[in-house]
Amino acid sequence: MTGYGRDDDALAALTPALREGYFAGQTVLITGAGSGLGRGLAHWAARLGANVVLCGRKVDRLEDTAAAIGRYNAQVLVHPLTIRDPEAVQDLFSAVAARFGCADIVINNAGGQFPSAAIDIPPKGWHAVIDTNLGGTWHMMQEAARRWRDAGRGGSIVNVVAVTGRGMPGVAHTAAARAGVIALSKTVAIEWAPLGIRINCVAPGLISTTGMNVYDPRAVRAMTRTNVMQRFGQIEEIADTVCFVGGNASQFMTGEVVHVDGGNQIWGDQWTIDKPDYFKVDSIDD
Ligand SMILES: CCCCC/C=C/C(=O)SCCNC(=O)CCNC(=O)[C@H](O)C(C)(C)COP(=O)(O)OP(=O)(O)OC[C@H]1O[C@@H](n2cnc3c(N)ncnc32)[C@H](O)[C@@H]1OP(=O)(O)O
Ligand SMILES: NC(=O)C1=CN([C@@H]2O[C@H](COP(=O)(O)OP(=O)(O)OC[C@H]3O[C@@H](n4cnc5c(N)ncnc54)[C@H](OP(=O)(O)O)[C@@H]3O)[C@@H](O)[C@H]2O)C=CC1
Repeated sequence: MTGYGRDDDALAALTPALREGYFAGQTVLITGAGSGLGRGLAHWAARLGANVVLCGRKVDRLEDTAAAIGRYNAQVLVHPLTIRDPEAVQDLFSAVAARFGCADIVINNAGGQFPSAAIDIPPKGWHAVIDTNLGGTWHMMQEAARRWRDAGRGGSIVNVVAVTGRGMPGVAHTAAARAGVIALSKTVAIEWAPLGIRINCVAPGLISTTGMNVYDPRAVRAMTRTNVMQRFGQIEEIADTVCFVGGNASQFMTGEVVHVDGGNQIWGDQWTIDKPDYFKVDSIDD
C-alpha cells in the first residue's frame, strides 16, 4: 500500500460538506499546513471563505500550499515556525494581528510521532514527541487565549489529537501527549468559557496522508483493518469535521472530543509495530 494521501487537484475536485461562505470574514490559522491533513484543511478553510494562516516548519511546503489554494482567491499568510518555541508562537500571533487582526479559529494540527516499542524510546525522541504534540499545542492554545482575552473577544480552538481511549501500542509517547492535550482541552474549556473561548478536540483514526510513510507498510495495511469500516479514513472526512467543530455550527459545543475513526475506538486492536505472538488469537477456541 503506497501513495498515501490526496494531491491538491484531488482535494480541489471534492466538495466540503459545509455551506459556501461558512467561514466568510473569519481568519483560520492552521498548523502543519504544508502537508497531509493540514494541507487539506487549508483547502477547506479557503473554499469556505476564510482568510487562511499557514504554519509549519518548512516554508517551501507552506508556500506550495499557499500556491495551491490560490485557486480559491483567499487571503493567505504564510508563517513558518516551530510550535515548540513559545517566543516564535508569540511572533506568529503578532504577524496574524498585523495582517488580519485576531485569528477567529485556531486549528492545532501540527504533530507526529515515530513507531517504537515504549521500552526502546530514546530520551531525545520522547522529548521531541512530547514537546511538539503537547508542549507546542499548549503554546498555541495559551497564546491564542491571551490574544482573545486582551482583545475582549472570544474564539475557537480545535486540537487534532488521536484515539487514546485504550492503549496505543508502538506510540506510547504520542498516547501520553495526546491524552495530555485532551485533558488540557477539557480543563481550559472550563477556565476560558467566561472569555467566550471554545476548545474542542478531533480524534482521527487511521487517515491516508503522507504522514503514513513513517510506518512499516505491513503495519499500515493491518491498521486499516482495525476499524469497523475496514478502510482508511480520508483527509476530507477529517476536514469536514474540524471545520464543523471550529466554526459556528458547533457553537454550543466545548470540551468535546469528536472521534472520526470508522469505529476504531469501539473495536480495533491497533498496533503500529509488530504485534507480539502473546496477543495473537487465531480462533475462538484458542
Ligand atoms: C495507534 C495509531 C497511530 C497511528 C495513527 C497516527 C498517525 C499519524 O499521526 S501519521 C502523521 C503524523 N506525522 C508524523 O508522524 C511525521 C513523522 N514523524 C516525525 O516527523 C517525528 O517523529 C517527530 C514528530 C518526532 C519530529 O520531531 P523532530 O523534532 O523533527 O525530531 P527529529 O526528527 O529530529 O527526531 C528527534 C529524535 O526522535 C527520535 N526519532 C525520530 N524519528 C525516529 C524514528 N523514525 N525512529 C526512531 N527514532 C526516531 C530520535 O531519537 C531522534 O533523535 P536523533 O536520533 O538524534 O535523530
Ligand atoms: N494520519 C493519521 O492517520 C493521523 C494523524 N493524526 C495527527 O494529525 C496531524 C496531521 O497529521 P498528518 O497530516 O497525517 O501528518 P503530516 O506528517 O503530513 O503532518 C504533520 C505536520 O506537522 C508539522 N509539524 C511537525 N512538527 C512541527 C513543529 N514542531 N512545528 C510546526 N509544525 C510542525 C509538519 O510540518 P513541518 O515538518 O514542515 O514542520 C507537518 O506538516 C498530526 O498531529 C498527526 O499526528 C492523528 C491521528 C491519525
